[in-house]
Amino acid sequence: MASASVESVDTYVKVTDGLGGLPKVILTSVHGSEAEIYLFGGCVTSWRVDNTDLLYVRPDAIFTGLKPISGGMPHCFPQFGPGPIQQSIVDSENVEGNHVVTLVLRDDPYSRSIWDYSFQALYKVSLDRNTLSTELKVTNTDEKPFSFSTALHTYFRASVTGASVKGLKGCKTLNKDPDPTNPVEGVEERDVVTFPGFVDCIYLDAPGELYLDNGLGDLITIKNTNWSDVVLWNPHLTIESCYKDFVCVENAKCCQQWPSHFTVFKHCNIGLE
Ligand SMILES: O=P(O)(O)OC[C@H]1O[C@@H](O)[C@H](O)[C@@H](O)[C@@H]1O
Repeated sequence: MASASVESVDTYVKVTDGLGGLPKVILTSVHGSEAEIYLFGGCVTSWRVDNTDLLYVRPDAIFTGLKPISGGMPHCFPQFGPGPIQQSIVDSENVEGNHVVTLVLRDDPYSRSIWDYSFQALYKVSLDRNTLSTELKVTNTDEKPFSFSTALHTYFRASVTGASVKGLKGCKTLNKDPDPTNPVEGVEERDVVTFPGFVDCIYLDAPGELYLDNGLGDLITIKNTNWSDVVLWNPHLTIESCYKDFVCVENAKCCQQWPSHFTVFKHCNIGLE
């Protein structure tokens, strides 16, 4: 499923060999910002504004096409979280405009072997001066209904000791620490959520707008439409080699199973629009 057919290339969309020889799309905005997207997994691995990369790829990420890339914005679909079905892979792409790229994932024998449905998932990535936008549209092309959960498991570059997220106060939480198989229900009381240690927490019915201070001098506004939940994750000493350098702020639909037709939008903006 890692192969890709590229239908067009222009000044703003280039396809090149990425790490491990995996095809990578380089998307450039007329304003100079740049994004890189691996077709394997439809994973945005880099979003650079003014030469600063706001996303983070873990040093232990593997680019063999055998497992999802650990970093950037990998997809969890059709299931959120560890389980028998892991993240799926985008298998072709087509270019819609100067700096908008649309990837498509359709069922194939591999996906059928783990999730026996016919579907189409379109994933659009666009870039403006200060904004990286994504749209994920899942359509049931089967004769039988299905449901799924999903997430954009987004790794932001950060200094974990200075990083914080605003906007989650009052949300119901499912805290996966200490036991991910038995999350503890609660309510977020803090205006500003920080990452002082291991963090793995689901926020239910989270608002459409959050503010991430990455602790490196950048304030990133994360807006969404239709993604209902948010996950904050930092592995702390369980990934000692790099936990200080990122935080995950993930948009998700993780606790309900969603119906067959589904469109969600996520916009990450640095600075003011
Ligand atoms: O698959 P990755 O990139 O190693 O991330 C795993 C983590 O992803 C997070 O989304 C989950 O909330 C954690 O429970 C999980 O450990």
